[in-house]
Order: sequence, then C-alpha cells, then structure tokens
Amino acid sequence: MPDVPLLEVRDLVKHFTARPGRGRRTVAAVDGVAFTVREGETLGLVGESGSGKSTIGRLVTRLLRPDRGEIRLAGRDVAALSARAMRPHRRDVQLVFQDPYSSLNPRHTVGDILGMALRVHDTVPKPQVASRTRELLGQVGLDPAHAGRYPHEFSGGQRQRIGIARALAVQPRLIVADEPVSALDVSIQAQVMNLLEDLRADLGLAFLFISHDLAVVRHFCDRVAVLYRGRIVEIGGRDQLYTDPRHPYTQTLLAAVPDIAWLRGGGVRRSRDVPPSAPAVEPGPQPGCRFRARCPVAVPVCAESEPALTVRADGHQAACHVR
Ligand SMILES: Nc1ncnc2c1ncn2[C@@H]1O[C@H](COP(=O)(O)OP(=O)(O)OP(=O)(O)O)[C@@H](O)[C@H]1O
Repeated sequence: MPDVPLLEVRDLVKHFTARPGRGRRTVAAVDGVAFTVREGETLGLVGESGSGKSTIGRLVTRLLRPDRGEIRLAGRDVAALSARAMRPHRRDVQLVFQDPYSSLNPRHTVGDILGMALRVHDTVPKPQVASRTRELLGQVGLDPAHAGRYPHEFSGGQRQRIGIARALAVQPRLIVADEPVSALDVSIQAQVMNLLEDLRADLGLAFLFISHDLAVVRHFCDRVAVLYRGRIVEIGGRDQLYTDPRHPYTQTLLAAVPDIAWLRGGGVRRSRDVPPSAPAVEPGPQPGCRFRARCPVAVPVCAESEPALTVRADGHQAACHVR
C-alpha cells in the first residue's frame, strides 16, 4: 500500500477540564487537527506555548486518549484502542521527551534501561540483548563500555542520547520528538540535532518534530504545520511556508525570529519561558477565527465563522478568510 501515509491524523480533539472544583472550564488543547506524515518524512509542529503541540505528541503516541478523531498508523486507526490492544503498535511510534533528566529512571543503569526497552517488544532474542545494547549506545555516539553507568553519571546531552537510544531500541518507524534539544545548552543542541539528522538519513525514520525553534525546524523538517490554540492554521512545504507564509499568525511568528529572545535565547532555552499566546482557558466556544483578536488584517467575516484550511499552492494550505 504505497499511498497509505505512515501516520494520518483526522479531526483530532482533546479537551481538558481545568479546575473542576471551581466551576467546569474547558481547555480546547487540540481542537480538530488533521495532518499526515509519510514514511521517512519529517513534519515540524510549531506554535507558541500552550498551542497544543505536546498534547498532539502525547495523543499520537497514545500516552493520551483523544476525545474524538482518528490516528491511523499505516492505515490502522489506533485512536480508540485500549492500552493492551495498543501494545503491538507502540513499536511503530516512539516519543523522545523534552527533558532527558526526568524521563530516565535514576535507579536503573543505562544498560538496564535499554535492555528493558528491547525485551518489552521482543525486539531481539534474549541472548542478544547485551550486544544490541552496546550497539545502540554506539549508534547514538556513547561509549558502549558505559552501559553499567547510571543516568546521573552522564551530561544532559548524553542523557538525551540515551533517550534517543531507548526510542530506537524497538526499531520504530516514526519518532515524535517533543522539543528534544530545548532543555540543552546551546553548544550541545547542534550535536544532538546532528545525531537526529544522521539517524533520519541512515534509518529512514519519519519524525513529528515539535519545537519553538523556527530556525531548527527550517533546517530539519520537510513540511511544517503551524498550530494556534489547538488548530493548524497553516501547513506546507518548508520552503513555501518560510518564504511565502500566508496566515497572519505565521507571518507574525516568522517576523519575530531575528530578535525575539524566546526563540533563540542565550544559554539554556526552555519552552516554558514562552508566554502563552492567549488565555488558555476559554469561557466557552465562540464563533469566528480564533486569531482575530490579534490579527492585523481581520475583517467582519472573521468574527462570523472559523476559516477552514484551504489549498493555496501545491499542497500549501492556510486557514484565513483574508489571505
Ligand atoms: N493534563 C492537562 N490538564 C489540563 N490542561 C492541560 C493538560 N495538558 C495540557 N493542558 C493545557 O492544554 C493546552 C495545550 O498544552 P500543550 O502542553 O499541549 O501546549 P504546547 O504547545 O506543547 O505548550 P509548550 O510549548 O509550553 O509545551 C494548554 O493550555 C495546557 O495548559
């Protein structure tokens, strides 16, 4: 089935109930999202803090269950599968977390961590677990002789390499990388990005790459989706999107790149430093374009209906009544 995307997401919805003790208020974290990722392709997901990027990553890896929608992995809808029924599919999609400090169990050696990942899915026969563990460490640029060390004995960049090795252990077809370098020192970020590039080239891996860093996304991704308060407002090929952005929000984001500290701050950059684009909690559903209050080109129709994504050129789509 060459035409079936590796990942196809349709009408994905996830709402959270905030502070249930103080009245029911709902956060529409993901509010009707659709996209595809083809075998070996890299789709970037960008947007300000609170736009729903991580929630999409957690839904696609089924750490979260969606309220509605389809998540098709190689044609099979896994959106509603129970944890047990999901198990065989977990091999295909692995998550690399933002924070390599908290995602590794401090009580286990690196060899144990990788060994467990290998055994969970019977990726290799038992007698080969140790040699495959050493191979994985080498593949991510770590010394295989350090398999007996604990996570705290490694630097931040090395720990992220261990997280990547753990994801690779089950031979996934798609990696969801959620801000994989934003918790690292700037000097280390490029090294980890180079590793991801090499793995993509060598293993033909597909990526859903979540990031605030528009420069990194431009470098790494084939296509880019721009998320605004739970919806994709623009999606297209990297070059089209960066050179000819159509949605006013994308234009605002790109215009801010050279001089906004939160996109390329000095020292350590953390996504939580990014101010939310708008109040995260809505009083209730409102008609119209969700960007209109900030939009420099809004017209009356923008208050009436939410614009749908429409094709502008060659697969490039934007959701705007005006542009
Ligand atoms: N478990 C949860 N319970 C309640 N609200 C949540 C939960 N997880 C996420 N949210 C809310 O959903 C919205 C989207 O959050 P999400 O973390 O997906 O955004 P993000 O774009 O990844 O932001 P960041 O870049 O800051 O990580 C936010 O308003 C967030 O507060």
